[in-house]
Amino acid sequence: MRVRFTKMQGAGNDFVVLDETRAPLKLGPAQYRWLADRHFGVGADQILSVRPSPAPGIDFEYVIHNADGGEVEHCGNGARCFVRFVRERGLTDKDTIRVRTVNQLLELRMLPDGRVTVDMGLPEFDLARVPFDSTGLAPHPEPGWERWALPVAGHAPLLAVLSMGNPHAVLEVDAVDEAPVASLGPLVETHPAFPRKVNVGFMQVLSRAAIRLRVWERGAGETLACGTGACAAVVAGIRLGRLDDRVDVHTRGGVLTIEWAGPGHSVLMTGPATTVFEGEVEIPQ
Ligand SMILES: N[C@@H](CCC[C@H](N)C(=O)O)C(=O)O
Repeated sequence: MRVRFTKMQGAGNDFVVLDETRAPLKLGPAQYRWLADRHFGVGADQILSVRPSPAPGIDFEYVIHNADGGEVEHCGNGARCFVRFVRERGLTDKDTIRVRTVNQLLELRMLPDGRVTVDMGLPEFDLARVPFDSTGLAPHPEPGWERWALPVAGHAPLLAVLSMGNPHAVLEVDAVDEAPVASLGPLVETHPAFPRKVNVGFMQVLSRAAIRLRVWERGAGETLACGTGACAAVVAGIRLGRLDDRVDVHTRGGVLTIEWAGPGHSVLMTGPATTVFEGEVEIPQ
C-alpha cells in the first residue's frame, strides 16, 4: 500500500502525520510499527492520523499510535504538530481549532509567532482513573498531596501519579543527566501497579519557574520531549509545593511552557511545532 505522509517534530518528539480527511487508510498495528521504525520504515515516536469532523462544532478528529503500534489517548507535542499540519495543508484557516481525541475534546490555538498553545484539559488525580492500583503500597503524605514508593528491582522510587488523559508517574531527581531513565523507566512503565502501563518522567527542579525533564514514554522509550509528560511533571511539582503556576520545562529537544492555576483549571501548554519533510512510501503488507 502506497501512503503519503508528513514528517513533523515538536521539541524533538517526532511524528509521521497521515491525512485521512478524505478517506481512511485502515492501517493495522504492524503498519504503524513499520512507519515508526527508524531502520526499516520512516522513523517516529508516534503516528498521528488526522480525520474529518466527527460532529458539529468539532473541526477534526485525530488518532494517535505509539511506535509499538498501540493506540493511545493523548499526545501534547502531537497536538501542536496537528495544528500546523491542518493549517499548512489548507484543511482549515481557523486560529482556534477544536479536535476530538479518543477520550477528550481539545482546543488548540495558533500564535502569531508560529508556536501553538494547547488547552490540555484537567489533570486527573483519582488513582482508579489513572489507572493505578495502590494495593499493598503505603502513601507517603506530603503537604497538599501524596507520593507512592514503588518496589522495583531493589529500589523504591517515590512517584507522583496522575493522568493527563494518559497515565503518568513523575519522580524527582537531583541531576537529570545522570537519571536512570533507560533502566528504571521500562521497569516502572510495565509495573503491575499500572494496568495500562505508564509514562515515566524524571524531573530536576531548577527553580520555582523552571525544571529539566526526561521522559521514558510508554510504547516509545525515551523521547527528546513529551508534552503530556511536561504537563504531568509541572502539575505534580505545583501540588507538591515546589513550583509556581507558570514553568519552563527544558527537555533534550526544546522548551515547553506549562501553566496551571490549580485544581479545577485546565493545563495550558505552549511550544514549537515544525514540518520536517513530506514523502510517499510503500508500506509492506
Ligand atoms: N509524546 C507524547 C505522548 C505520546 C503517548 C504516550 N507515549 C502514551 O503512551 O501515553 C506527548 O507529547 O505527550
